[in-house]
Amino acid sequence: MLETINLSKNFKNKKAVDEVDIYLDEGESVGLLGPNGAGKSTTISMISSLLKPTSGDVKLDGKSIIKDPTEIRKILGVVPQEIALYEELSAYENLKFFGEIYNVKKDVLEQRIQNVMEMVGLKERQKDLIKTFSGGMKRRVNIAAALLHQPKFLILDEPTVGIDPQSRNHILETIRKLNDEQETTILYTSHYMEEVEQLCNRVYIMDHGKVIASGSKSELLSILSSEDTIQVQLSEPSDPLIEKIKAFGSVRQVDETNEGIRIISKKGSNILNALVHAAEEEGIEVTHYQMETPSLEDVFLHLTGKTLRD
Ligand SMILES: Nc1ncnc2c1ncn2[C@@H]1O[C@H](COP(=O)(O)OP(=O)(O)OP(=O)(O)O)[C@@H](O)[C@H]1O
Repeated sequence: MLETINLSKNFKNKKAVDEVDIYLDEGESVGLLGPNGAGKSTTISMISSLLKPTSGDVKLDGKSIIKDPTEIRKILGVVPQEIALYEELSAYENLKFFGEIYNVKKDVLEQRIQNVMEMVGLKERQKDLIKTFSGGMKRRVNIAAALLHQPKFLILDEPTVGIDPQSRNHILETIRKLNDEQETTILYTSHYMEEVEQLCNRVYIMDHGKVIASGSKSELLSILSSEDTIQVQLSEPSDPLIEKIKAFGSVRQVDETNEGIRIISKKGSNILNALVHAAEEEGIEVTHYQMETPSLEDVFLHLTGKTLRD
């Protein structure tokens, strides 16, 4: 349905998006995951035809939308990071305004407003002014506004950042239903690995403007199939001990965590004895030791050397 080909955007000398190739089949729910500044929003802006690429192309059903964005605009709904609502108007009045902007026909607009407010769970609050809503509720109205023209393709840019758990659950449930029941194609960007794991059947991981890995959850996890992740608690933190562990032949990475240290080592390399011995030499006790089942967060750490929220 949609594909980007060598899509790139430079801001002065900075490559914000660097030869990105992604595709979405109709009805798919695809995650775009990456830390701050990875290039997710810039990629989305080019797909939505809000920003012109420096080079490369975006094609909808084989036709470039860079040259002619008419078709994508008809089927696309975008939920931006920033809330774009009028504080002094009610939720209903905001939706009426946006419906008119999106050219939703007058005779169906009223029913659509009721449908989308129901979907985001705020039908009862529609007559209240936006300024009386919590941040999470505003985001839900923002999503409702993007759904008024019944888009077949919905792009959401980090829709759950900084909101209460109730609104977050509501948003995730709304997106899941749109994808499952109405077969809306979804492109979802997030810092939150667990949301993407929950909602998306495929994931692209971006860092420094590039796609560094892509695939289903199991495909991405298989990147780590040659490694063991070990969580270790110590009686006290110790930089010299970390340096010693890093020098073990089979150890690929050592990171400090809230609980102690996390060691990534070659699969099957039993480092426990060497670890306890090295700790003893530093006068430190290994108080707990556990093998971890890898998560997508570990894949990200493995690929980039940092956590998603660094
Ligand atoms: N209009 C602009 N002018 C100059 N630089 C920009 C502009 N927009 C984005 N950038 C830079 O391009 C890079 C990618 O930014 P982008 O917003 O696409 O990342 P992101 O992955 O969406 O990050 P976030 O999660 O913080 O939104 C960043 O280094 C950013 O500072």
